[in-house]
Amino acid sequence: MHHVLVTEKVTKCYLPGQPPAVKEVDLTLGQGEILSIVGPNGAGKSTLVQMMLGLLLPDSGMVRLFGHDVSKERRRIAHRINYASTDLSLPYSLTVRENLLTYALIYNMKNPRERVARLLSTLGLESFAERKVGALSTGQVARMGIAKALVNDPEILFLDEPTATLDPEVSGQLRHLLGTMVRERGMALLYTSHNMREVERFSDRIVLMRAGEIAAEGTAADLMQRYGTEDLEELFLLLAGREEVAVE
Ligand SMILES: Nc1ncnc2c1ncn2[C@@H]1O[C@H](COP(=O)(O)OP(=O)(O)OP(=O)(O)O)[C@@H](O)[C@H]1O
Repeated sequence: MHHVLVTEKVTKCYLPGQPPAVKEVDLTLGQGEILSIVGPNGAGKSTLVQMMLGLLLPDSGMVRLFGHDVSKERRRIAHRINYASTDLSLPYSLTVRENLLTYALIYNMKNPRERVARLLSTLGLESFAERKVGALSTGQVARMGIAKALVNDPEILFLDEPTATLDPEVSGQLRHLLGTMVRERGMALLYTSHNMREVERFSDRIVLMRAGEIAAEGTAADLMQRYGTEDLEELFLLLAGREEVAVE
């Protein structure tokens, strides 16, 4: 598999004297792969994603996107990736359509108006298109954030808890849409989630983090077999809660 993302022993410590938030993480993401990172609150998932995006510099180690060191060549690769998270703030006084159009123009996309119209339809946002982002519900803002993240047709899409605020129907539609983009365009998708049923069904591979390190990695079936659990939820509780379970 062609790896579009590789991390080599990335480490980040926010405060001197404190244990690192992320410690020597080695990870790969293949073209057309759906990888989910799970772990308890504070395990280091967001810190790792921020370093992958080049928004946070590692203390040591390296993140390569398409073979380039992201901390040195972020500008060169920025147009090939995109990101959405629950705490992303978007210009609140612009409408949904104006927001998306602004991003389409920033990314210098061809036919920006048509592109935005298509995204609005795909994400079920047409009826909110002329509404200001500040007047949307939490779930609608999340959909808008995902539309924004798709505006440049990214080769790697990072989604930090994409479905946390979505109702089950919209979550299902979003997974279907993302799955199609992965299959048809070979997009690589890396996402974090606390929804173990979603992770179990939707990911090609799962990385379970604990205290800044990778505690387990594999397909859902591999992991459940290895640890003798019935489902991923049980595995999560086993690995997240019990220090005596050895980190691989
Ligand atoms: N800006 C910061 N300054 C200091 N410490 C931080 C900062 N951001 C995160 N941390 C700490 O780093 C550790 C990892 O946090 P991080 O947000 O990466 O975890 P997470 O796995 O994404 O958690 P969650 O599931 O709650 O989103 C935590 O102990 C957190 O308190």
